[in-house]
Amino acid sequence: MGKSSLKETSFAMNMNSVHSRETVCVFGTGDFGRSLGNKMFQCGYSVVFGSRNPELSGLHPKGIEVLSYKEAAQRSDLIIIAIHREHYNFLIELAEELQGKILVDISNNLKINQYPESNAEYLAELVPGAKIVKAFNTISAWALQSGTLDASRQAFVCGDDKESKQRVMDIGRTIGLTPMDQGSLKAAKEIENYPLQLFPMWKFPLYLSAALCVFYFVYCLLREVIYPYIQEEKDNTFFLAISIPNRIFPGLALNLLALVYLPGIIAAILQLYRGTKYSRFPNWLDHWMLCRKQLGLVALAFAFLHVMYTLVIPIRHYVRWKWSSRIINQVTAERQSRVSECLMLGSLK
Ligand SMILES: NC(=O)C1=CN([C@@H]2O[C@H](COP(=O)(O)OP(=O)(O)OC[C@H]3O[C@@H](n4cnc5c(N)ncnc54)[C@H](OP(=O)(O)O)[C@@H]3O)[C@@H](O)[C@H]2O)C=CC1
Ligand SMILES: [Fe+3]
Repeated sequence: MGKSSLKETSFAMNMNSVHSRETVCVFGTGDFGRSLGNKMFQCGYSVVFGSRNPELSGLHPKGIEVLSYKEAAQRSDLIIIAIHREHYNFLIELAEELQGKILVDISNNLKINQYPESNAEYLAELVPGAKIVKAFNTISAWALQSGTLDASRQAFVCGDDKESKQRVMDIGRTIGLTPMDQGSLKAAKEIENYPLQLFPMWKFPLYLSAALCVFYFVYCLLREVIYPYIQEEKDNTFFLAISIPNRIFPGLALNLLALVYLPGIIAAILQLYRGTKYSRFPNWLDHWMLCRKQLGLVALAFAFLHVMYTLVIPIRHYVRWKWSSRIINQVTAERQSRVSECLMLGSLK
């Protein structure tokens, strides 16, 4: 190891020990406040909780203090507000204690765009003298408690004061998260909507495949059912159940597969055209690239359906063959019995 890297390591360790002595205050001893506070305590921070009933909130590891909100606020210049937005009002009374402090808003809402302004901006309005940072709202209390942060390490952070944001991001890194700077406090609304968006990357692939499915179905319906009926009065409606879907599915699977590869090619052409691979793609291409896995999975689902339908078709043919051979057998048996009857009658005469 070189001298410079040794220096860097010892610098990092010094920084760590600085963080480990830092006192962080957490307002609210609910699920999230408790989980985050305990996690920070495990990672070496000194943690003080603010609570309405400090004497009632037990079950904290030794070394963690639970005080009234006012007392706790005086113990640290960084306060994590682990309280629902609806109960923020009492913070107005603490404006003096919170003056110039970093307030970390971690709250979520129950609905997308539930309020006109984000919770973080609302907090900034209530406590104008504080520096507000939005962070950690996409991390669940359960993940913090159980340590299963693998799937959700990303912690989106935003705020107007760079230094405050940096301190919050340092805390995130120390407790094992991957902080992602999302810019100013204006980004808070978007960050607050993240946990409420169900399968955001699935919307486009599902809508697209539904639209393609309807398009192909109408096309096959016109070509194979309606047109023969008008021209020759042929009734092909039985195609609707198996034949037409089985023609649509492989086509759809191939089209979707093409859509998985196409954005990569467009992106490569764009990079060649721009002469650099370090500029941002247009939003539509970015979104399309991010949906490739989902598009591929939908394509796979259609290919699977095609396999299932293809397996069903021989069974259908077999049933038809079995019925017709039974009828033929019956007819020949009947004819033979008639012939033998006639022969009998002839011999009697
Ligand atoms: N639970 C989770 O997984 C996540 C939660 N969040 C956010 O964290 C915040 C807290 O959530 P969570 O810990 O689950 O909620 P809880 O209901 O478990 O805790 C909320 C805490 O707020 C405090 N509080 C202060 N004033 C009031 C009041 N007037 N009425 C009721 N409680 C009050 C209470 O602490 P005390 O009794 O000590 O005063 C209470 O324990 C919310 O904004 C939520 O959106 C964000 C990400 C994940
Ligand atoms: Fe096929």
